[in-house]
Amino acid sequence: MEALRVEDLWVRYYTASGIVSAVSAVSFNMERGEMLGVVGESGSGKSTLGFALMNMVPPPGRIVKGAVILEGRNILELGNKELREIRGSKISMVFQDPFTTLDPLRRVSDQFVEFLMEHGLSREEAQSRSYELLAAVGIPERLRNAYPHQLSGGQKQRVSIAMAIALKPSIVVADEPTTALDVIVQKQIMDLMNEIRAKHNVSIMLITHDIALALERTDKILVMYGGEIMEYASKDDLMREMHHPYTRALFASLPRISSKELPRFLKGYPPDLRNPPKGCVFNPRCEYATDKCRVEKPVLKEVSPGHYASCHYAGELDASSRT
Ligand SMILES: Nc1ncnc2c1ncn2[C@@H]1O[C@H](COP(=O)(O)OP(=O)(O)OP(=O)(O)O)[C@@H](O)[C@H]1O
Ligand code: NI
Repeated sequence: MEALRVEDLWVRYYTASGIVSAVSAVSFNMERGEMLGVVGESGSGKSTLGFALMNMVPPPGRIVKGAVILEGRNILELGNKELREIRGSKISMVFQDPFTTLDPLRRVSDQFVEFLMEHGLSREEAQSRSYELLAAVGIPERLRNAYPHQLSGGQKQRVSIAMAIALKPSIVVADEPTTALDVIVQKQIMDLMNEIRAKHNVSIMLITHDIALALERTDKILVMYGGEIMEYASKDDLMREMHHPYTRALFASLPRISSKELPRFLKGYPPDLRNPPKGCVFNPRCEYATDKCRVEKPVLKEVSPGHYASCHYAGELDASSRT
């Protein structure tokens, strides 16, 4: 069942030094209960896409075009009141820094209760529901009334996850939720998110620059570069065959324990999105680029069922270069 559909989404930042095309022509959909990984180098537009799904792109950013369809409604067309209702109850967000959600000066339980009351629960309901949720994410009873600074990084992230799922949204956007945590806690938090995904049938968009994490944890992967989708497929299909040179380069940078090969890194830099390259946005760094790539922008095409790539030569690249 479809949980969310994004159609031809464009987001720009209007800065003093120019207009940044942060997300361009992005379309995809999310199924109920799946974990979608959004990967790509720094500045590829991952976080902007996440914010756009909530219609919450921070200024000077603006969604200039597109639709985000959630339960049959385009949330980009809703008024502020309806948006406030939808955020949290239908779609919610977890950030790298839990203080984005948590006020450091107020007790965890007070914040939680207030948040639930804002969404229509009575004080009693809010109290019992918040206790229930904090217990479910593994916060011990003695820490309910703590201040955020009295919690560890992992515990703070557990509280933000509890708040994100409190109103049973169908989509949770998690932007680098474990990046600030050490490896062991990272695993615990990802296990928790996976448990929540399965139990509540919620779709999770996992935004991460950590390709190994995406490979380990997701069902589908969306590869972004220069604000555009380069490739989009189920993880298994992608592992079988990568159609876009950027995807191959990105995944080739993963250290492989089994091989003696040194990891290959992508040469050059991501594009300046105030002035993106003509033709394919990846062409200046692409080892396969032809004159066509320097002039004509490829469109995202379905190379095999459910497997999309935005490359003029998708499906034609030689097998020997496959990673
Ligand atoms: N508030 C802002 N004002 C101006 N430009 C911005 C702003 N936020 C992001 N950008 C620009 O938009 C583009 C996409 O940025 P975004 O943060 O979405 O990328 P990202 O993939 O999440 O990167 P990272 O992995 O570093 O978090 C970049 O070129 C970035 O410089
Ligand atoms: Ni980001």
